[in-house]
Amino acid sequence: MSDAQPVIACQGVRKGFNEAGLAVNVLQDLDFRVAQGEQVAILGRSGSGKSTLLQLLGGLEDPDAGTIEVDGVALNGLGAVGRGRLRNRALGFVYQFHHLLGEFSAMENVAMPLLIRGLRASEAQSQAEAMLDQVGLSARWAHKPAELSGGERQRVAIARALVTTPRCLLADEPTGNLDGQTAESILALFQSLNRANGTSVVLVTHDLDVAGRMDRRLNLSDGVLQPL
Ligand SMILES: Nc1ncnc2c1ncn2[C@@H]1O[C@H](COP(=O)(O)OP(=O)(O)OP(=O)(O)O)[C@@H](O)[C@H]1O
Repeated sequence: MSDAQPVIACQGVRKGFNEAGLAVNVLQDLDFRVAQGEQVAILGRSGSGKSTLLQLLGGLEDPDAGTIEVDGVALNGLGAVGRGRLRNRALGFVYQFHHLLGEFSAMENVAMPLLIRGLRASEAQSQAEAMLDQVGLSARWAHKPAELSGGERQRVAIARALVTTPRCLLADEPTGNLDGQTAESILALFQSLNRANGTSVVLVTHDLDVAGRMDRRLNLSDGVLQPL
């Protein structure tokens, strides 16, 4: 596996923000590779830059310096349309604040990336329903996000991220809002998709037990990732 092309490859990535005239360097010359099929936990204190790193890996923000490749494609050279295509083809994204579309049902939210891929509506719907079933929400498919609990919304976001069978799942605290049993079933789902399809996982978490389920644990501190 180590010889295969990594699904994520970052080199010399730097990212900072300017707040009220104050420069904050969040990531500094960061090198990071994720092999196909590898599951990696990112830990680190609040404000250390974990969400920023995921945003960069998903091409939602640009680094100030360095290169990021996803599934062998350099993000630097891609515009918004190309990045959208690459995300749809290769990545599943679970954001901290879900970003579900409020006017659509749970099923429609999950079916959306499949419709963008060009699947027929009936096929997208049946795959979305099967994925909602896998996250324990088969009875909630017709509900809109505002009619769901926080943990249910989180599971809809997870179903949306997984429905395309991504090469890599990027997940920001995906089990943060869930009770122990539901969290366990979501982690088991990640692991079964990992075994069945070789889906890589990059998971940001504060939970050492969750991190312990991954192949590798990295701590983000002072802008660099170090093995734990
Ligand atoms: N768009 C932005 N503009 C200005 N500063 C930002 C922006 N995004 C992030 N930051 C700053 O970058 C730092 C890292 O934020 P980030 O959200 O990546 O941390 P985190 O490790 O994910 O934190 P948490 O564990 O609390 O979610 C913080 O100091 C934050 O204030």
